[in-house]
Amino acid sequence: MSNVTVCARFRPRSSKEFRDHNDGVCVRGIDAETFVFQDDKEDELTFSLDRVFYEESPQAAVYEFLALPIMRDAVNAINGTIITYGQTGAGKTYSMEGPGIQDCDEHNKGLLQRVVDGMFAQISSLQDIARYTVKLSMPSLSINEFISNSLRDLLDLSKGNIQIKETKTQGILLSGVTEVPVSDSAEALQHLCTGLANRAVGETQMNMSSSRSHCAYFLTIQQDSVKDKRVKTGKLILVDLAGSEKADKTGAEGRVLEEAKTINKSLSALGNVINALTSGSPSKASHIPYRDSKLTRVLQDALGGNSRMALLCCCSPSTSNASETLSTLRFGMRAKHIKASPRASEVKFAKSQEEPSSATKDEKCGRILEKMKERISNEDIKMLEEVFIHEGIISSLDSVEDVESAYEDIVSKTIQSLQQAIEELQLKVQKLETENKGIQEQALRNQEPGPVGKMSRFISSWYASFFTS
Ligand SMILES: Nc1ncnc2c1ncn2[C@@H]1O[C@H](COP(=O)(O)OP(=O)(O)OP(=O)(O)O)[C@@H](O)[C@H]1O
Repeated sequence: MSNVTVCARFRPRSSKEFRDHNDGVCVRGIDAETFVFQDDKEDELTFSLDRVFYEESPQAAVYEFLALPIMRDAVNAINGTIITYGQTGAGKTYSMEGPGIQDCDEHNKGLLQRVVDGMFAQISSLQDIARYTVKLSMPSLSINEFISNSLRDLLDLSKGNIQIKETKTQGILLSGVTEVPVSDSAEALQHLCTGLANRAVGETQMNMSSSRSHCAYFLTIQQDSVKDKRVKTGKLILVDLAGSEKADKTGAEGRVLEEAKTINKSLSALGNVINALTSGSPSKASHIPYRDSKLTRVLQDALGGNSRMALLCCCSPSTSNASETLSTLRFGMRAKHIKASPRASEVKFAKSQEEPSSATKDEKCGRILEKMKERISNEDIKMLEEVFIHEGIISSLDSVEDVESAYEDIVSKTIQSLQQAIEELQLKVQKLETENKGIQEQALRNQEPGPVGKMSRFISSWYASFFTS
């Protein structure tokens, strides 16, 4: 099985699809993993994924296969990400939240409520082993021409634009995002409702309650071991992506059309990252364009990093949406080849036993970074910015925080490679010293005279003593 669990979910046909397209269906199920898809030209393609959920598949089945193992791991400090992807109106929000986050019965609950319920149930079964603290945050990448591509805080709308930072030890961080502590499912649900009420909603002809933003739910689960004060943290991210759509098909105009373009652009950036992660030889470190969009930057750790990932490809079964469904499925097939390396988070100790070494190393790097910043000239800065753009590290200089974090990224990588070069040089020096010693010893041995030499040395010393005496 791949590092990424990829499933497809076909929703029931909408009344519009029934009405307009004469019952046409582009998918025929074979079994729980395989189905046959009929494209626009009526060619048949067979797809095999980790699991396929057909229209009658209950929400519980999706949760149990796709999300439960990742939730369990997150409670054990292994980061996980669950993403719903697909065309607008394909069932992403239904899968994530059910028909409504608050007022839905047990049967209809989405992944979000089930993950929260399951997580608190697991935590309560582990009370004797560890004390758990759970925090929730809800950043939303709003696709709105007025708040252009900004990362908003759905739990505190007064926070304008959340900055994305990257640290060596914690990876991607959303600086200043509101993190509310939640102690049970009811409390978490209450905050989720507040956040979702703040989520931007636009309208298109395609789907009257289409969500025009990528929304992420971050659950940070910290465990303090009762026995030995060890602290471990797992991060669980659920992402409900905005839907891709063909503008001509939805009839979107003006602001909604601009939003659709921005959404498609950020989803293409996601596709480009996945393509870069899955193509080329693994030994050749290729450039992954995480910085091309805020979406890919926020998901950087989840994509090919230290995180387990599950992708739910939400699809319409209608022939009228066959081309969109095919592109969703192709995206899923591509994502299956991502190689992630999930591992448990680093263990830290509660303050009294904190290990000083790693903090000191980071502080040292920070000091070096500051010194380098002071010394760098304006001309060098301009040149670096040109290189950043040329190399695709940033797409424009408009985003100050992108440029800043590109500098930090590059400088910290440079420091790392310089440190590595120093270590390599030290090894070389050691080796040369050993070789040198060997050569000197050999030279000494070579100076040792043989029998003829000994005789001539004796004669010359005898001769000298004879004439001087
Ligand atoms: N598995 C399902 N069972 C029953 N109804 C579903 C299912 N999936 C989706 N629906 C219904 O289809 C409609 C569109 O679904 P949803 O809003 O989840 O789409 P979406 O992919 O989130 O769209 P957007 O990207 O535009 O937000 C909704 O009315 C939803 O209730």
